[in-house]
Amino acid sequence: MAIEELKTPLIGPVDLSLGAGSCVSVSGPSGSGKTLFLRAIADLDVSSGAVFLKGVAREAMAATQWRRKVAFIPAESGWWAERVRDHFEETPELEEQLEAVGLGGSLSWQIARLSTGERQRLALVRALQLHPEVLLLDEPTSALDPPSVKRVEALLEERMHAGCAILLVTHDPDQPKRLGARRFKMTGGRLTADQPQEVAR
Ligand SMILES: Nc1ncnc2c1ncn2[C@@H]1O[C@H](COP(=O)(O)OP(=O)(O)OP(=O)(O)O)[C@@H](O)[C@H]1O
Repeated sequence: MAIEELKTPLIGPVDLSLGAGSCVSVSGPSGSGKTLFLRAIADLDVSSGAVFLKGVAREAMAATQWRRKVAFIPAESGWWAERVRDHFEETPELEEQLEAVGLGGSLSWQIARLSTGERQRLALVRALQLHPEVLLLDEPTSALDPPSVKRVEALLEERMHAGCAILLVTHDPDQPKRLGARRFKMTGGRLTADQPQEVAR
């Protein structure tokens, strides 16, 4: 994915390229524009500039098609029916994916009883069912305990091996390294590279 001069009233202009199977992380203070940046890429808010997926401009496809290929997973996911299963297409691989995030057997559970961390993991599996080419993840592991973080990161790595590109907003300082991400930081709506300092010898 290539982002060129992406701009909204509160962020940018941002230029960024994200190769298939690669990960970019965005950190930065609360309120600096990280979520708005992901929303602008997903075309959920009005923006100027250009975004290309495999050379095809965002404007060349319908918004629904773009959001299928470039999936935004918000920090707080939306649910509209009573049971977990109502939100999923019951494909052969679904139970395997639920088990991968530690939620095997959860299809019959009531949405109202889910913990924040369970919702977070289910929202990720729900997005993966659409086989997106780019995942825009807003703090995907913020509510998870360490074993669940490990499971989710393993799932993300597996998706990257399959060619999915990941743009990840995180407050976890070690997560970018674990996922082999190129690090960026957002400050006041501006995105800059945030490479760790080399240790002086
Ligand atoms: N629809 C909106 N209209 C006007 N201002 C908004 C709107 N949505 C968000 N903002 C403001 O834009 C700024 C950036 O918000 P954003 O949600 O992108 O922050 P963030 O970097 O993701 O923060 P956090 O780490 O707390 O999630 C904030 O000051 C927020 O109040």
